[in-house]
Amino acid sequence: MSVENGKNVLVVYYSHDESTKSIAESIAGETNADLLELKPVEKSGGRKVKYIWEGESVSMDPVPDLEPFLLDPDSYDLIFIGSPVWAMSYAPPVESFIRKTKLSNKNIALFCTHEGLMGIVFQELMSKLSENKIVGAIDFYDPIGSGVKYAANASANWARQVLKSLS
Ligand SMILES: Cc1cc2nc3c(=O)[nH]c(=O)nc-3n(C[C@H](O)[C@H](O)[C@H](O)COP(=O)(O)O)c2cc1C
Repeated sequence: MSVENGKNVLVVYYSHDESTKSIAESIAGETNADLLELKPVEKSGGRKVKYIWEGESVSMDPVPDLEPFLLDPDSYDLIFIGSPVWAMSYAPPVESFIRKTKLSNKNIALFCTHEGLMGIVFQELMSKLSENKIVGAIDFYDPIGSGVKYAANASANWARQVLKSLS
């Protein structure tokens, strides 16, 4: 674990098609953070919901089991949490993360990627994480389609500001 600006920083994210991953990596690079990718465990049978977006459909348990974490999210001072928007909300693995970790008294910054229909993703996340201090929230419209470099710079600048605001 490394310390940046006096804070241990973690970037947690789920990504199905790499967009959110690209943002997570630029935030982590900028803030010298550890990265935790949320990976749902594929189970046969079980509860499944079909999430559909423009011809793409993904079947997933709304609260999927996750692969074990190799680090302890509770030991970080600042946690960036990122998700693609699915069905106007955040993706199921992020719900699993929230339930599993039951975070409180953390500085949390939220980011999401989407294709124009964000819904109330941040309001929902803020309400689920209400025992924490939300120190920032930013969304990116189709970061890969609209220019990876632009999104990487914008997310890095934002992450730097968030970190600076805590010192
Ligand atoms: C199952 C599914 C549902 C989606 N639902 C929405 C949505 O409600 N609103 C929206 O703007 N984009 C939606 N999208 C598009 C993704 O949010 C967008 O492509 C995002 O950047 C993908 O991030 P990722 O590459 O990290 O998975 C959906 C994509 C998928 C696969």
